[in-house]
Amino acid sequence: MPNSAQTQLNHTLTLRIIELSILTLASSLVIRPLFVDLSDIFLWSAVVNLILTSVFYFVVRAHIVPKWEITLSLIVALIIIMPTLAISGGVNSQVAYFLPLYPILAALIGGARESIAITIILVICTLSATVFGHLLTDLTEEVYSAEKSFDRGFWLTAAIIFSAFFGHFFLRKYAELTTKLNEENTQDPLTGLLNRRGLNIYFSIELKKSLFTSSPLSLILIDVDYFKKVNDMFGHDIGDICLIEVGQLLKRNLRNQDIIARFGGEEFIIILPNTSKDGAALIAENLRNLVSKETFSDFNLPLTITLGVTEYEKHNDNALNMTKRADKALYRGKENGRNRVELSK
Ligand SMILES: Nc1nc2c(ncn2[C@@H]2O[C@H](COP(=O)(O)OP(=O)(O)OP(=O)(O)O)[C@@H](O)[C@H]2O)c(=O)[nH]1
Repeated sequence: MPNSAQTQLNHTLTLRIIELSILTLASSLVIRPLFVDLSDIFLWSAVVNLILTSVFYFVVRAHIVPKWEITLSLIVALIIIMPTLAISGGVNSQVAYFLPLYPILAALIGGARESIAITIILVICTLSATVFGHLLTDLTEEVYSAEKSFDRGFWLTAAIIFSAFFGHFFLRKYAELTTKLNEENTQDPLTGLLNRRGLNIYFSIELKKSLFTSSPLSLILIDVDYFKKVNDMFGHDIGDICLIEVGQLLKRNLRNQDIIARFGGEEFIIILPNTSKDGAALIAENLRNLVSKETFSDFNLPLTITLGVTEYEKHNDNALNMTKRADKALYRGKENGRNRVELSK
């Protein structure tokens, strides 16, 4: 997922979590006094928490701390829960049941770092509440034996750690899945090269880099000559093999930084970072020469390519204009007899 989409999703999830906290606090403030006789400090702490959470909600909504909003929202949630826990029986409190949810929530809306940080904080708090439980003021006036408190503390810690592992496992699966999806979305299934979608992603990155660093950037558009004849005479399957082999030959003879994609049909496109039009013309000539000397498929078919070359003009230029210029040059190459390199005007 692109960064901006991930940021937007995280922001939305953070807002939903805070809304849920506000709803839970508000409803417990109204409902609990109907069933339990709570002391004033309990009610006041809930009111203060509700006000704090609402203020925080508007801070997040207004994007005031976009970089830290996830971490802050989790910390605020913990700050709200911890005092409630401390005055309602520590690890024996019903509020404690919510704690194991936090490492998963942190992994979902933040990532591995947030989840680990929250897990460490929670484990320290839970262990402290277990060991020093007898020092806590329990305003619900329930009585818990030390044995029961240790028992609960143990299981609570185990549940928090289990939840952290689950969050980690979820993140790994999510990363694997998104990588696979990205590959499937950006790869041409026949040649294994980038497809148009993949090309667009890398092309726009290279255009920005070139603008920022003032380094030249060139583009080569390539079309296999008389390819229809290959299909007509040897069949589509052999045509496919020829396309795969031409793609591999081109790719093998480029630098690591160069980007090659299947532009569609029997057309390929190459983006050459840090390369002027003259440099790109030399590369194009070398590729033309290599293809013309090679034979393709089990039928050892000779093939040639025609190439159109252009350079990024920086001002008032873009990917579409560059492709159009290269296409015009390519068309001239076809008109002038094919198996040629033509530069854009
Ligand atoms: N086997 C195979 N053929 C394809 C594929 N995509 C496009 N083609 C074929 O590529 C051929 C392109 O033909 P034309 O556009 O007429 O061009 P050409 O025969 O290469 O002639 P010039 O480009 O003018 O040199 C068509 O026969 C398409 O069917 C593919 O994925 N596999």
